[in-house]
Amino acid sequence: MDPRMCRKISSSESLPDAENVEYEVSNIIAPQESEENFLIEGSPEPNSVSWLDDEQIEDLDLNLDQTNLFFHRVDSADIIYRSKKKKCKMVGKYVMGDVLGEGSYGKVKEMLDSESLCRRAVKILKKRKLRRIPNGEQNVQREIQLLRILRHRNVIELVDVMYNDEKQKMYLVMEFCVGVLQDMLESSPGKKFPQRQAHDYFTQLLDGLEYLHGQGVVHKDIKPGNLLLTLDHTLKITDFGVAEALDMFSPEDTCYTGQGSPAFQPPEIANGAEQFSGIKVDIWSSGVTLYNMTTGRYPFEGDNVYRLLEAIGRGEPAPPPAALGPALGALLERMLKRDPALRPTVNEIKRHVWVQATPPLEAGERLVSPRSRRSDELHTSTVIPYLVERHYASAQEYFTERDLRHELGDGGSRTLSTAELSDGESTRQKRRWHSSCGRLPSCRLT
Ligand SMILES: Nc1ncnc2c1ncn2[C@@H]1O[C@H](COP(=O)(O)OP(=O)(O)OP(=O)(O)O)[C@@H](O)[C@H]1O
Repeated sequence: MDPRMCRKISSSESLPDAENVEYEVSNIIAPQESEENFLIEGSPEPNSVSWLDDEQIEDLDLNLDQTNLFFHRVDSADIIYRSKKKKCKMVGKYVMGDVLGEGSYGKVKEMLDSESLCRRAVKILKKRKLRRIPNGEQNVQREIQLLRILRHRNVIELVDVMYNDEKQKMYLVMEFCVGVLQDMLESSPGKKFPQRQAHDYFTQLLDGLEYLHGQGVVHKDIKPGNLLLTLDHTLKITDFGVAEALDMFSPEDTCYTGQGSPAFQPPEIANGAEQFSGIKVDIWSSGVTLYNMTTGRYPFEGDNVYRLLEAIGRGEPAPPPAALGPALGALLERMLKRDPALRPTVNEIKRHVWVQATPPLEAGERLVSPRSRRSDELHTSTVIPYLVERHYASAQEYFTERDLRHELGDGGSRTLSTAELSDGESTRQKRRWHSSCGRLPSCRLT
């Protein structure tokens, strides 16, 4: 086979915005003998049109890890992008919506509980993928165990756990949130929040942490990327993959493993200490989070992860900018003490003067609003188009008054009486009702 006709896919490559488009590949240049190299399972003849459905696109990331797979070279002119048809899919009692985000463990999608009509988010985990992540299955089991017992306004709620043995998938149903602090910071001027807003989030983080520490749980990966916001700006601590339940019978909070994000790790972990105080790790990471939210910077920076950890392990943090004011500066310095024993507890932080007084919103400052991945300011549910597809599958269901006149047989020339119109309306209602029960009566297309 001519090697110029295909290209190897590396695992870092991905299809453009695979969530919202279907790919129609026409005029595939492929010699007959290479049919087995077609990535699209069940693809018919070369030179035919192939469609990737949801499942196939999802499976692509699995296949990408297999080194011998090839895509046939396709000219971009031969690829037609078109909006993907929303095909309604149910998992248990939940109606699936669009992808909200993706972490290293899997995709997170929006869903609607068809019984309570509550909006939910579901983390979809594939067993095959988990096995390839170091401690993957173990971390997920730990997260489930912890979240099942934790209940606090500022801790994400695990609502349901479902398994599909056939597909080897696990579904973690959680409270729905509209934004991630990290995304909000990235889109805000100077990549920081006004102190007033940072104060609001930080005090909620303290409430959540106080609860966790009181329950003997240390999170060990506090960072803006793990702090979500609900529509009413309630902060939720999420991602308990590396969290740890402390030994209830031990007076100490000793931990032995730290697997959090490097920029938020304290010196004791950066220096490879074999054991350390778990609670003081959370204090340090919360200090870095506050530093980041109010300055747009990090107390330690490095070109790569090794330099970064070296800087954290050896140096002193960059002093907080004077513009932050003495109160916040002093709080940050205390939280970022190299010696864990000198870092304050959550309770002490709560009594700090900066935490006690809400900073004003300065002239020219604007609050940053939660931003969904789709930049939809109204945070419209992505489940709706799927429901429309299911219940109003064809445009023929949407009648205008003019359509109604035609329907009633006068060709639209005569003005209808109110009684006739309301009769027509009730016919239309019946049709909608029928179709919402999944029995679409035959309708005349106008
Ligand atoms: N409860 C939720 N409500 C709404 N969106 C969510 C929710 N949980 C996660 N997301 C979205 O899904 C994305 C991925 O979340 P997830 O927790 O799987 O990974 P992560 O923490 O971003 O990354 P990693 O697991 O690699 O550390 C988040 O960045 C966020 O955009």
